[in-house]
Amino acid sequence: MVMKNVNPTTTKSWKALQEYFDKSKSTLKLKDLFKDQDRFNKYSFTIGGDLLADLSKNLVDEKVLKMLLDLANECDLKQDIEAMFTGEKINRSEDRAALHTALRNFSGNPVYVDGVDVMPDVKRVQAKMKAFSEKVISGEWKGYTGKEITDVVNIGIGGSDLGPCMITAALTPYHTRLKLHFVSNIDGTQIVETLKGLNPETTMFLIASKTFTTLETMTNANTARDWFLKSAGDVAHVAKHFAALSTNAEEVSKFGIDTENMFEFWDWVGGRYSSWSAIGLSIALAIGYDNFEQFLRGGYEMDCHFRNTPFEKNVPALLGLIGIWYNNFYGFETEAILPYDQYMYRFAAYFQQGNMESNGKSVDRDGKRITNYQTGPIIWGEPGSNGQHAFFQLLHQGRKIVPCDFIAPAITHNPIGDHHVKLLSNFFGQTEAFAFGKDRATVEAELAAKGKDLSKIQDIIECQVFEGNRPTNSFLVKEITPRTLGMLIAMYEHKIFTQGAIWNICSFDQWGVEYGKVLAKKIIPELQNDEVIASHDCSTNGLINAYKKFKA
Ligand SMILES: O=P(O)(O)OC[C@H]1O[C@@H](O)[C@@H](O)[C@@H](O)[C@@H]1O
Repeated sequence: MVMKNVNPTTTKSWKALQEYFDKSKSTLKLKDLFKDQDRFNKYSFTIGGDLLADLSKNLVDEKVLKMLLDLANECDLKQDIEAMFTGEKINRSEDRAALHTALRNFSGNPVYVDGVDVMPDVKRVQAKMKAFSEKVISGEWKGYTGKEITDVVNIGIGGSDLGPCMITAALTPYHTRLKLHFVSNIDGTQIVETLKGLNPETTMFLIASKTFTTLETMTNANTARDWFLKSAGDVAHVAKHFAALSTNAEEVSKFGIDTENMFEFWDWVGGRYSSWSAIGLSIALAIGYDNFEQFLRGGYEMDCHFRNTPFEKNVPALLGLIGIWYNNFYGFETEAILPYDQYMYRFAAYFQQGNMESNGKSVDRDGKRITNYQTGPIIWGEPGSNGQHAFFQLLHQGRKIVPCDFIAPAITHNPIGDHHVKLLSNFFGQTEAFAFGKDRATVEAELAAKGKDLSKIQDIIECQVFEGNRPTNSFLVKEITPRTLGMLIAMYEHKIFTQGAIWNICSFDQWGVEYGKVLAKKIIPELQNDEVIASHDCSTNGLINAYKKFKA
């Protein structure tokens, strides 16, 4: 398949969108759009019975939607989607396919990379994960003194940490008897604090690293092994307490982990898309393999929706396109993800990497520097209702507009008192306020009803006005289960894919991060001698030399 690699700004639809934006930016009002009583029905979609995506509170009318859909067609989004699902090497700068969808492919159909079906390997590793996790959970797997494993420490960073950590927390109600811990930071504090409460006889370490060379992970892994061997003594015991999740068998055996205990994945799984692979072993141990499979099935359901649904009803595609409308025409720079579910407290952090590492690029797929349009947004967020008492002030009344995604389950795992009703009433109330605000007449009427003399508080009245017209997406799931969480994650992955395709960038490499890895390695030896350093700019030299003085 020959990809078209279209610069989106050269398309007719982009130009039409720009013209329409210039003409209607001040007149496109949610208040007016909602005069259409059918708007909710037109712009909300239910997927798999349990996930309702309401996109109606967006600054999009039928004309905008039509132009965005034209843009998708002009940029050949459909062809790009097929290229991803069929294993083409769409990650051109690394000459790799991006096939996380194969990890959750339950169609029974083969998926080829370089003419070889990857599905037998995928199924083989999944069977190994199932057998292993069942043994550890049941207690059949014993530590070096014959005791059951009670605690599992996942050591990884970035894509080898954020997903497993977020998903494991989000699915806490499904936990087995095992207690999961996550260590990512090279700051020794994290591993020291984690190991404090653990017993080497009953602790298992999963060393999660695609490359098995990442500085943070290897440093933490070595510290964990030293800690373990201090008690266990014999290196032969490592086999019972260390497993590796990686693509790099050579480095795994150099570290001393038996390849029998290695759960492999492949270069066509991107780090930030790897929770679906062997990197998900911590998830399988946390929730049991059958639940992990439900999680994969949820991802597969979303894949089918994305691949087979016309764009006008295709939720990830629409989310991506509407995001482009905001990012490239309105100039909104950030997006907030706000899960109204405490277990999902790491969800925004997870998609901060998912989105920003994927689409934070300024070179297009032809290797040309992008100069005339924006690419990936800044992603941030916190769970509701906490965020309301922290940063919602700016979201409601600041001069910046931040499109927000609200996510909540209809059914809570913790039905205590009226907490959930109150939580959801905040969700619904906030999205309503963002869209429709509160006008001056309403504020005045409210104050007058309280007996206030309006003539004396003219200066205060305006402070209580909410302009509204601030866009949100609402995602209501029946319940957060392994399956619905899988659906939600895959939905965001495909939104990111849609945007990368239209921006004509490669969403699957991360050269910006690679550079940081090299920089730190160069400086380490300079910190380990007593010489005055002069090899950098004066600020970096100054900092390094001040550090040396402080610690002397
Ligand atoms: O899984 P490993 O290879 O240790 O990489 C961990 C992380 O490293 C970062 O620098 C990024 O490249 C991430 O995408 C990756 O997930």
